[in-house]
Amino acid sequence: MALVTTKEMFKKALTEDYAVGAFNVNNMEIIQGIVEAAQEESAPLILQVSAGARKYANPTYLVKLVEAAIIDTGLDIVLHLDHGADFDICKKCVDDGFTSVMIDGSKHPFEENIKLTKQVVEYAHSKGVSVEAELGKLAGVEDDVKVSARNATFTVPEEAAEFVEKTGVDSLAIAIGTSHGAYKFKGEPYLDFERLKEIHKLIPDTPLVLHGASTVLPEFVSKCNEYGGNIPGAQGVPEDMIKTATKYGICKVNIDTDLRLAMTAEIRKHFAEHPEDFDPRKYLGPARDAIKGMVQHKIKNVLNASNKK
Ligand SMILES: O=C(CO)COP(=O)(O)O
Ligand SMILES: O=C[C@H](O)COP(=O)(O)O
Ligand SMILES: [Zn+2]
Ligand SMILES: [Zn+2]
Repeated sequence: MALVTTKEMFKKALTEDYAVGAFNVNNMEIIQGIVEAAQEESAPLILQVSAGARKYANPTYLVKLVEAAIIDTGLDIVLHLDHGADFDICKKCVDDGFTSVMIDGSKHPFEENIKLTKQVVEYAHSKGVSVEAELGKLAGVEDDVKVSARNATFTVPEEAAEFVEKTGVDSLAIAIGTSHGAYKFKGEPYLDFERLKEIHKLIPDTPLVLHGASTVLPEFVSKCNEYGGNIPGAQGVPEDMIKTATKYGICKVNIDTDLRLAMTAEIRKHFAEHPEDFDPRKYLGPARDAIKGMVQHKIKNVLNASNKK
């Protein structure tokens, strides 16, 4: 049991066609819910921290909580920086004890993204830390737009191959139609699987990462709305599409929104049914269980990662 890099985890996931869940963490209850699920499922696990999470919780606390989770569960866990915007935040995380960092240079022109990613790879690898990079823009594109428009935002397979070759990055986040948050598609959900297959064909040994992979399960949106929420028209990536993606090189599936919805729905329900409660443990306990239930569902029914520890 230890904090580990993504290396061995991805190697196994790539050959056995399942994906490792990468769940965003912001506090103790979220971490506990996730690790309890991974422990029960004997699943590999990535806990990821965004810049916003660092600001909210203070990385010192988060690192210590994850270390405590490892001691408590005996799991191997990757502690990963989600969407590092520049070299400095990646370096800080490497120095803080993270075992994996993402440098997200996707908003920069191709050559600049390569240069920035290479700089992070050199530093991180010198300290034994894994690096994820991103190529392509994570914005939903309408079903009926022309291929030329998709090429402007989605990952171009030949560029992905050149990018990996030139940067030496360990894994690559790609854009095939997913986006962050609870409003991913206006009409029918669409992912560009032909593009994914082409990328995987050109770089078969590179673990690919799917961001914006929450499903936004209608049951949880309805539960939020039923108890006073106002989240109309939310829609995510159907679970079948996530399963398909794991067959074409997707080794890491990023999930945050589904945890937020599960937690919020449970807290809303609790407050609606128990207006007399004001002890945080009364609603954060059930919220932690809701996180656990969601993560267990993902590991077992969507990512096929049970017993892959
Ligand atoms: O990609 C993510 C974190 O990097 C999370 O995506 P969701 O918003 O779909 O959960
Ligand atoms: O990439 C987005 C993740 O859901 C993290 O979100 P955040 O930046 O609000 O912490
Ligand atoms: Zn990005
Ligand atoms: Zn993301």
